[in-house]
Amino acid sequence: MSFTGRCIKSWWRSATRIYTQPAVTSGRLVNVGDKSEALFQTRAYSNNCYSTQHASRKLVWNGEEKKLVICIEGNIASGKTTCLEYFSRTSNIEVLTEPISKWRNVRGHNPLGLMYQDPTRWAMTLQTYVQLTMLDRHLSTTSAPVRMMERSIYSAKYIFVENLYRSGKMPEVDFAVLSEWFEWITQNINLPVDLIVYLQSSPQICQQRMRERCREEEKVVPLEYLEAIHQLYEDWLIKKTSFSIPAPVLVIPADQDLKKMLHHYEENREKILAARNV
Ligand SMILES: Nc1ncnc2c1ncn2[C@@H]1O[C@H](COP(=O)(O)OP(=O)(O)O)[C@@H](O)[C@H]1O
Ligand SMILES: Cc1cn([C@H]2C[C@H](O)[C@@H](COP(=O)(O)O)O2)c(=O)[nH]c1=O
Repeated sequence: MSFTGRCIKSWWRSATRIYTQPAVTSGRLVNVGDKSEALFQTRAYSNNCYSTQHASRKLVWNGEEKKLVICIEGNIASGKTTCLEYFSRTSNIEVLTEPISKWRNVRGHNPLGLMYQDPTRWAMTLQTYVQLTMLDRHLSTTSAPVRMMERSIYSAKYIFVENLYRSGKMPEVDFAVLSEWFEWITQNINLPVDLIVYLQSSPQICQQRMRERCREEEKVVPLEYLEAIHQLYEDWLIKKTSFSIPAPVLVIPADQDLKKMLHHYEENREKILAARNV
């Protein structure tokens, strides 16, 4: 039996062990007594609820209405958070920024800072945690019909892990283990994205903004790092030559001043919020 098959089987086993009685999940009564309808719920994500989709055997949301999921992508300091702040003023949009406070402080440790200080030693530690916290973001529940989130589990892997590996800062064994995790997650858990908004900015402008923002950990980040991240984003979302893209892409040039950027966001509002038509 394949690794995937074994995992699903053992997940099923634990699901039926935990849920032999009807359970109330997120305020709804869910009957989980039948193995074929078994629900899986981790302890860590105790507010979330998944069911097994029989055709593809992917874990999917249980009976939730379809939400629109929009991921804002772009280089470091390209203006993603600023864009999200702008849209957060719109009612019915739930905004999820990157869980960077967690990356800077997990039980008193700072994996982001450690990674920038010594990537060969700490990149795996950071990226494992980024992957977990991004997965948590994708799976968190919302009552809003539209969700806008900063980056995604996809860019964490296709851009940042890829860059660390290609630049020789991540050992091959760490890359292999992270890739196995990523493939298992994306093959077995449904993580729908309806639209990617790519804030396309030049590495020089990002460097300028990053310096102005002055995040302590990023003081060591050279222009070449931003150039490498930029190239990976371009290959992925513009040239479409590297990895599969989970959703249509809307490109917004992001080098302009704040006033012009807010104007661009307003111009693109309809397109973004009707993401299925892009
Ligand atoms: N269009 C813009 N022009 C000038 N500065 C900007 C612009 N957009 C954002 N900034 C500033 O640049 C820095 C990085 O922006 P931020 O939105 O945090 O980027 P990201 O979330 O992509 O890292 C912040 O200090 C922000 O105030
Ligand atoms: C997703 C991801 C991010 N990082 C680093 C890159 C930056 O230093 C911060 C994110 O800041 P931004 O202003 O939101 O771009 O985290 C990383 O090292 N690995 C990752 O997968």
